[in-house]
Amino acid sequence: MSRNVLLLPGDGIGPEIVAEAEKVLNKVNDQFNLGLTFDKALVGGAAIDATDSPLPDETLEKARNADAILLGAVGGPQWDSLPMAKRPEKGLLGLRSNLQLFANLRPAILYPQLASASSLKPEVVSGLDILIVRELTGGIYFGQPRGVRELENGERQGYNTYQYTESEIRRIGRVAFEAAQQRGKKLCSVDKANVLEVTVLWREIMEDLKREYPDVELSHMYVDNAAMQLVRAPKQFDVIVTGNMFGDILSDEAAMLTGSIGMLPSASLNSEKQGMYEPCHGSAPDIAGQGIANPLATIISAAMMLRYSLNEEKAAEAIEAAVSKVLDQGLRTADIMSDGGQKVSTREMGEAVLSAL
Ligand SMILES: NC(=O)C1=CN([C@@H]2O[C@H](COP(=O)(O)OP(=O)(O)OC[C@H]3O[C@@H](n4cnc5c(N)ncnc54)[C@H](O)[C@@H]3O)[C@@H](O)[C@H]2O)C=CC1
Ligand SMILES: CC(C)CC(=O)C(=O)O
Ligand SMILES: [Mg+2]
Repeated sequence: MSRNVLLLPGDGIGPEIVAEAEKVLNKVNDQFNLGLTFDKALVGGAAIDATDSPLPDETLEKARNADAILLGAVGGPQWDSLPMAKRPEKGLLGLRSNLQLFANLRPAILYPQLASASSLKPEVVSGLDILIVRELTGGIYFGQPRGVRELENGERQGYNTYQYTESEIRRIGRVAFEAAQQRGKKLCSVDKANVLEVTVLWREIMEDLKREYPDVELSHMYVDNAAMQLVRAPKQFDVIVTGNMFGDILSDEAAMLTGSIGMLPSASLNSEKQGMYEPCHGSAPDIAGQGIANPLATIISAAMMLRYSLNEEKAAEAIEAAVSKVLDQGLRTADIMSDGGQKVSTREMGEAVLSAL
């Protein structure tokens, strides 16, 4: 059975890290006889430069027809002055909304080898394994109306709309409850229900769903407290469910508990379990082109792709074991160097994972 994987390298460090993940995927494809075929397309700034659109029709068509997608990152300062609707980030948001990839799973797992790279003391983070379930196709990133308008007094006002329908809350809630059922049976719903009506509804729906999952312990936390608790005592969390923007922010924060934003993978799934997989970080323009970016978040995202969308658990586990092995060997990209391991480039890290496979 042949399955098609679409690679979307994007911008900045995107092509550098996707190149390493591609090699790893090619290797497991041969080793495990997976029958994967690969295609590539443009998205983000690279697509704007070539076609004037951050999400060309051809890319969207290929994405719709792919069995799974692996994306690097989009964006960069050279496109920051474009109007919002034409910026690289719209390419990514367009893929998420067109494919209805509403469930974004961001596992923050500390590899024991990186305990000293974590921003927290080893005793506070050792064994950390949190799953952030972020709603990805709604909330303030997509709400209408939005824009900048001129008021009667001549002053300009920027505005966005934070909105969720009951059904949007319910479907992400179900994903989170089911994940909690398969893990530590604890779900913390993060909101701002002391200020925002939309999250009062969010809380109400989560409480309503709880009745369908009696084995899961549900708690609620305001997002400001959650941000603090994540760096105070992160192991109190098992699964966190939250909206698009809060999840975006909290997952970058959680990344540092695992040592680096370069370690955090993600899966974005729709109801048919079609998925787009990407590291949680962006295009890192400050280090792009230097060959020093950490490719592991992308490589671990490729493992998630094999697990969730392609049903190839053994190949996924092989990649995860290979990542663990290179960390055992003391190989470190610059962002995870704090324990004085051997410094390697993006390519050397990718090659090491290949050898470990
Ligand atoms: N999924 C995506 O495509 C995302 C795109 N972006 C875009 O990326 C651009 C840069 O955004 P920033 O806010 O700077 O966030 P960023 O995540 O690109 O970078 C933040 C910091 O983390 C470092 N970093 C990120 N990934 C790394 C890796 N793999 N290895 C080592 N260090 C790494 C960067 O060097 C930088 O110092 C913007 O245009 C933004 O809109 C931002 C986040 C996600
Ligand atoms: C374009 C942004 C919403 C991307 C981002 O920061 C993310 O998905 O983490
Ligand atoms: Mg983000």
